Formats: sequence, structure tokens, C-alpha cells
Amino acid sequence: MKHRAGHVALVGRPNVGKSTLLNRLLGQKLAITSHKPQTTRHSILGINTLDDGQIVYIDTPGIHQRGDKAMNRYLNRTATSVLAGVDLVVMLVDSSNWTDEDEMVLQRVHRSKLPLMLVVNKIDTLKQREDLLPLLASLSEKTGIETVIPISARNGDNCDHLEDTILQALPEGDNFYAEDQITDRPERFFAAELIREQITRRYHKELPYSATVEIEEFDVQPHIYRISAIIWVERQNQKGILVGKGGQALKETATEARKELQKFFQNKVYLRLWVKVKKSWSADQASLSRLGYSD
Ligand SMILES: Nc1nc2c(ncn2[C@@H]2O[C@H](COP(=O)(O)OP(=O)(O)OP(=O)(O)O)[C@@H](O)[C@H]2O)c(=O)[nH]1
Repeated sequence: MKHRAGHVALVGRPNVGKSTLLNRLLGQKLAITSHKPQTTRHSILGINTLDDGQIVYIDTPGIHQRGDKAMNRYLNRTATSVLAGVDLVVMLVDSSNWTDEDEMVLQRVHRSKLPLMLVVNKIDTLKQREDLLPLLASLSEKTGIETVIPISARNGDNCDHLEDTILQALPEGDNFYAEDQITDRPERFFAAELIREQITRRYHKELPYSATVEIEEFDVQPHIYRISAIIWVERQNQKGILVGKGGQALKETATEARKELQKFFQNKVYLRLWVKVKKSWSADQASLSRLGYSD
């Protein structure tokens, strides 16, 4: 059998399920997810080593229409720049609707002149199974992409077939990474992301978009990980919400985050969280760079 290896970019508008799919394909939670758009802020390298090849996935933040704030510009830049140097672009769409943002993503992927594949996600939400084939045909026509694969990232439907099709689209070659390596991101990066995931899940409106997590201490000892982190927010009232009466809300966030961290690191975790205010950190390029959002 031929051995194949290559880089694959997962692109799509916010909330189509890119992170859920990446986690599904890797069989492990690497990318944080939530029902709110714009959860993903960094691209993550997820490495899937198979018997007959290696697929290196690059998850991208959803491409945004509003490129006005420094954060949104950063997200758009990250999403576009990963297209350079990949072998295949997998564009993910939601089976339930096609939006202007999908259109924008489509234009960008066509501009890349790379081999394309269209993945239609969330087919578990289709009311009638008979609607699937006509939907795939119309999406293929609309996008001009020949290979169209329906899946449910949430329940795993057809994801093995997707994996196989992706692998067959990659060039022949040797693995890029060691067999047991699953990502190129350091552990402390995942610690910050898992804490941020709790904030995104527990709070609504603008708060999750105004919060970022900075790891202050990341100390790995034989049987325990000691982690201290600062949650930066943009306004004093946001700090009040996150901390809660007598610190109760923050305690609950920390408890949930600690459970996720223990699962991820397969170890006991001691977690301390602080909340601090830094006005307009997401609009300011210098703060963004310091907090890890840099090219
Ligand atoms: N019903 C259903 N929901 C799904 C499926 N895949 C993902 N979702 C849900 O869609 C929402 C968004 O999923 P994410 O994986 O965070 O989406 P994303 O594209 O990474 O989003 P951004 O971080 O905004 O770029 C979450 O609530 C998921 O649980 C699916 O196959 N079926």
C-alpha cells in the first residue's frame, strides 16, 4: 500500500463545527468547542498517524466579515495564512444553511488554487433523509467543488470515510512527525484554552469575547500539575460577573476547568484563577501579542 502524508487546512465560517470535527478525527479533545461562534482563536496542528499515512490538520478560526477590531483582523489573518503550504483545503459547511460568510470563505479557498473538498456537517439535524442527495448536488453546483462529503462531526457519521478520502488526496511521502505526536502546541497552551472554554460555556453576550486567559505558572510535578492563570477582561463589571458574590462564580468556573484539565493531562491538577481588568485588550495590537495572539 502507498504511504501518504500531508497538511490539510480545515476552513469554514464560525460555528460550522470545525473544532468538533478535528477532535473527532483525532479521537481526542484538542480544540475547544462551544455553541457560540468565534470560539477558536488559534490554529492548532493536530496530527493523525494512520497505518498507511499521516494527516496533519490545521484548524483555523472562522473567517469573519467584520475585520475592524485588532482581534478580528488577527483571526482573519490566521485563517488565511494557513492556506499557504497545505496540500488540501477542506471547507466545512452546515447542512442547515448557506450564509454570506460561507460565500466569503468560498471565494478565499478558490483564490488559493489548492485542491478542495467540501464537507457538509450536522447531517444529523436534517429532518428528512431524502433531502440529503439533492442538498449535496446543489452545494456541489453552488461551490464548484466536486468532492462533497456529508458527515456528522458530533456523532461520527461518515467520518471514517472522510478520513479515508482525505488521506487518498494527499501526496505519497513519509511522515512529518513521530507516530505518537498529536500536536505541536505546548501543554500550557491547552491549559489556557480549556480554562477559556469554561468561560465561553458559562457566560453569555459579550463576556466570552472580552476574556482571555494567560497562564502564569505551569509547574509539572510527578503526580500533580500546578497551574495559575489570569483571566483578563476589559471592564470592571465583567470582573464582578466572573468573580461573583464572595468569589463563588469563579470557584465554580475553576472547579469545572480543573475537571477538564485533569482529563486532558491525565493527572491531578491544582488550579488557581485570578481575574484582572485590562481595558480594550482585544482592540490593541501590543496587548494581543503579549497574550499570545501573534503571527
Ligand atoms: N447537531 C450537530 N451539532 C454539531 C455538529 N458538529 C458541531 N456541532 C455543534 O456546533 C457548535 C459549533 O461547533 P465548533 O466545533 O465549536 O465550531 P467551529 O467551527 O470550530 O467554531 P469557531 O470556533 O467559531 O470557528 C457546537 O455547539 C457543536 O456541538 C454536528 O455534526 N451535529
